[in-house]
Amino acid sequence: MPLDFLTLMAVMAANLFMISASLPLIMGPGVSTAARHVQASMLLQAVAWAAIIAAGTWWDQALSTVSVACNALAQWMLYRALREWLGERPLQSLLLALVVITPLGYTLAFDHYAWRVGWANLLMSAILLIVARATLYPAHYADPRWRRLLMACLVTSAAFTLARGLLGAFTDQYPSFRTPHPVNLAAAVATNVSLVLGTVAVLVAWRAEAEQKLRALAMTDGLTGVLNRRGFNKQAENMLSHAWRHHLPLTALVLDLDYFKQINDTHGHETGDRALKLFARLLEETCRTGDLVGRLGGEEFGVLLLHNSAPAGIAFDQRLRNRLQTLSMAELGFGLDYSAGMAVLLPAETRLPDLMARADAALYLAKAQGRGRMVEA
Ligand SMILES: Nc1nc2c(ncn2[C@@H]2O[C@H](COP(=O)(O)OP(=O)(O)OP(=O)(O)O)[C@@H](O)[C@H]2O)c(=O)[nH]1
Repeated sequence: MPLDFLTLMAVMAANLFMISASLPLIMGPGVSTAARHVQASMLLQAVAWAAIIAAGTWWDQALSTVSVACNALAQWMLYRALREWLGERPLQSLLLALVVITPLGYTLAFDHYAWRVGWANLLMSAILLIVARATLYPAHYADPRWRRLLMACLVTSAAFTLARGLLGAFTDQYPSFRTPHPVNLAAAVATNVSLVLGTVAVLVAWRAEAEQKLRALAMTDGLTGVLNRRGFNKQAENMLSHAWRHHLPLTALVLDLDYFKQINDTHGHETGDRALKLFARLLEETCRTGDLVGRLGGEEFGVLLLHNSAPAGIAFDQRLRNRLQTLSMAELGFGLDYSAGMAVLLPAETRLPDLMARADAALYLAKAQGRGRMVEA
């Protein structure tokens, strides 16, 4: 079957424009920064291909340079999306420098065919390889399947771009980008396939991001932003196993605001909400990195202090109580107090509910003894 290179390129550009137009429609409004970067990347690629097709007819240098610039920028946008999805990515400064100097060098060397083809393609393949590298080693867990697929697409594109660069720079077997040279034809087919598979990969990445956000939302308390009971229990179980494995002390606190119904009745529900937010904020600020805070329900909160036993729990309670007294007066206009129960993990205690039940029973005692205090189980 004879393959016409220009037709393949035109199909590629048309596909890219269709994908660029449909991505915002599929993803809808209010999408993540990563998704916006992917949309921009697709549009830039579409412009790049349209410009290179048109360059054969008019303003060869200007349009070819626009094409190289858009292609490089498209990869930069994809890299930014990967950074959003996978955390800090390596070689960012090098990539940015390549994105700037690739079109610049291309246009400056435009009159020297071998130079411009060699420069643009060799540097573009380096850009593609840096973006491919950015799919590896995520800063936190990310599904390897879409990352592998995207990496394969980028490495394939990099290989063909490299071949073009080498042929153009060091041989005279590569007459022009638009001629039906076997490398051009193979590259056009491979790029079309990479486009389809790459789009699938970024759509899966975007869906994984949305799922991750939903999971986090399902574990978070909407009012205070700390973990809800479900999220707290899930992470607390992990902390308990960690403490057990490494023979580390662990202290649980259950804290409950005093006379909260009265606060709602006297100052209104909205002020009650502000009081809950203030308390949650102070709990987080009083904790250390690695400790756990959650809203267990209503005006009751849970705290797990990792690597700590009773003296740290008592110190935590004192710091929190002092800060709450000062800040509730300043921010709410009245003093807020709480009762707390504390339980230190026992050597034989393996279940989280047992630890929390002892802290809960101590809280009950603190309430019974007149509130505004902490009792140790
Ligand atoms: N503003 C607000 N109030 C809440 C929220 N969740 C639960 N409450 C209220 O918290 C109050 C809890 O009342 P109680 O269980 O009697 O506790 P209390 O008044 O603090 O009494 P003690 O705990 O015995 O000191 C109820 O009036 C609930 O309506 C919330 O998200 N916002």
